[in-house]
Amino acid sequence: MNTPLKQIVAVAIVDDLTSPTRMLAARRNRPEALAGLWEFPGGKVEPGESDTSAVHRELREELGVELSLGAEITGPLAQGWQLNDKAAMRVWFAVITQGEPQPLDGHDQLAWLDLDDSLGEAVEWIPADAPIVRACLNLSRIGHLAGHP
Ligand SMILES: Nc1nc2c([nH]c(=O)n2[C@H]2C[C@H](O)[C@@H](COP(=O)(O)OP(=O)(O)OP(=O)(O)O)O2)c(=O)[nH]1
Repeated sequence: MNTPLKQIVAVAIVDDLTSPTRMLAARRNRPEALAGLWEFPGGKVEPGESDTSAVHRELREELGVELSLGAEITGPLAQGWQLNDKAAMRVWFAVITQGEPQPLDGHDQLAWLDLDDSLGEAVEWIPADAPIVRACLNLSRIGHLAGHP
């Protein structure tokens, strides 16, 4: 029997949902296999928690910020983007409504990256994130970032 994919949720934090120019990436500090690679901050949905509650909780814990969510960066699955044989990730655009992002837990560095052709190469992304990074850039160009999850 197939094991269901674990649900991960994350955000592409941008400076502005209407006219985005930059996106916040976070460098993981664990586990060893992923340490040093960059990602969309987020994490696992806990049992009984909704996907959007989980993303707000994770960002409070990891970066110390409150968010307003914009449009979802929809992937090929209802569960979003398949990351590996165990997990899939839903990702939303978001803006910070409160707090200054800090690498409090799970990361050792944060960086605001330009939303242009350099995005995919600006940092070393987790390889599974490559199609999501491309989708972010494409959607930011056509301006589909606002809207409710
Ligand atoms: N948050 C996040 N996880 C990603 C991305 N790309 C990717 O393959 N992953 C993988 C790495 C992990 O195996 C899994 C997410 O788990 P996690 O370790 O961040 O979740 P968590 O914060 O709830 O975990 P924990 O350390 O508190 O146990 O998804 C990404 O862009 N963002």
